[in-house]
Amino acid sequence: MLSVEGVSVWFGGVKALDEVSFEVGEGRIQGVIGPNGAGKTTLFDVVSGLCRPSEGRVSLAGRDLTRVSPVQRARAGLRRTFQRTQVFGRLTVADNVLAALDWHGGGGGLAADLAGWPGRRRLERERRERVAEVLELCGLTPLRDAYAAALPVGQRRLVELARALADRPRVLLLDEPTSGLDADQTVRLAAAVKALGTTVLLVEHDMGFVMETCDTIVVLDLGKVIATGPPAAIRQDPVVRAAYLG
Ligand SMILES: Nc1ncnc2c1ncn2[C@@H]1O[C@H](COP(=O)(O)OP(=O)(O)OP(=O)(O)O)[C@@H](O)[C@H]1O
Repeated sequence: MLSVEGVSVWFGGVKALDEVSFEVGEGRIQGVIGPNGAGKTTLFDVVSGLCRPSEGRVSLAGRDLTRVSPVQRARAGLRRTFQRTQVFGRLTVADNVLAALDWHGGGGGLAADLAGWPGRRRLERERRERVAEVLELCGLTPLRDAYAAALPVGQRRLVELARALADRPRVLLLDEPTSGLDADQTVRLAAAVKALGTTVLLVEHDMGFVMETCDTIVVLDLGKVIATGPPAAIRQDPVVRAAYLG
């Protein structure tokens, strides 16, 4: 589904990524871990389109996205959350999700609005149903009418996840999703991510979360992939242990 092939990134004399390759299968959750400076953020920036690689390519379901802008990547179904939550504080939780749904318009202009054209009403109903579904998935139904600004960071992060999910992305990129969360919220988030059924690539420092949530893990060190595999194998890999212990 998501494929990264031979990606290298140079920053001046620093090779931040060195021929990184991996594939995330449809519906799979893949984690990216590695010590500080390993290249995780750079990799995320390459996949989401904020950084153009010096070499290599990124493709989604066979379509080459390497030279495609972040906005076009989002249209192609690649959605990203950021370490700093980006929600609308003055909107309720439900309206935050509603605002994230792609509004293609109902056709017919103002006259149709006034007449409540049936097609438009149907679209509106579908949008509201989707909001309810996504809120339920993220455990936000009890908070649907709360203003996002009033929520603690953990819940805001769930709102951000709900917004990213709203129009059914093909691939979700989660950048440090547990940062600022307490232990209970982290467990809640792990359950929500696993329940999605969406292809996910996530960068995360919390090893417990990564081991619990991911189907496969890619380990980076000094810009290179030093291991790829399921959590149990990664946990025991001597090369990975050596990289972390320095
Ligand atoms: N804009 C930049 N200009 C120059 N060097 C950079 C730039 N961004 C990152 N680097 C360097 O590239 C390497 C990889 O950095 P990156 O931030 O991707 O690592 P990381 O794994 O995300 O680290 P951390 O866990 O600390 O966030 C580091 O050596 C870093 O100093």
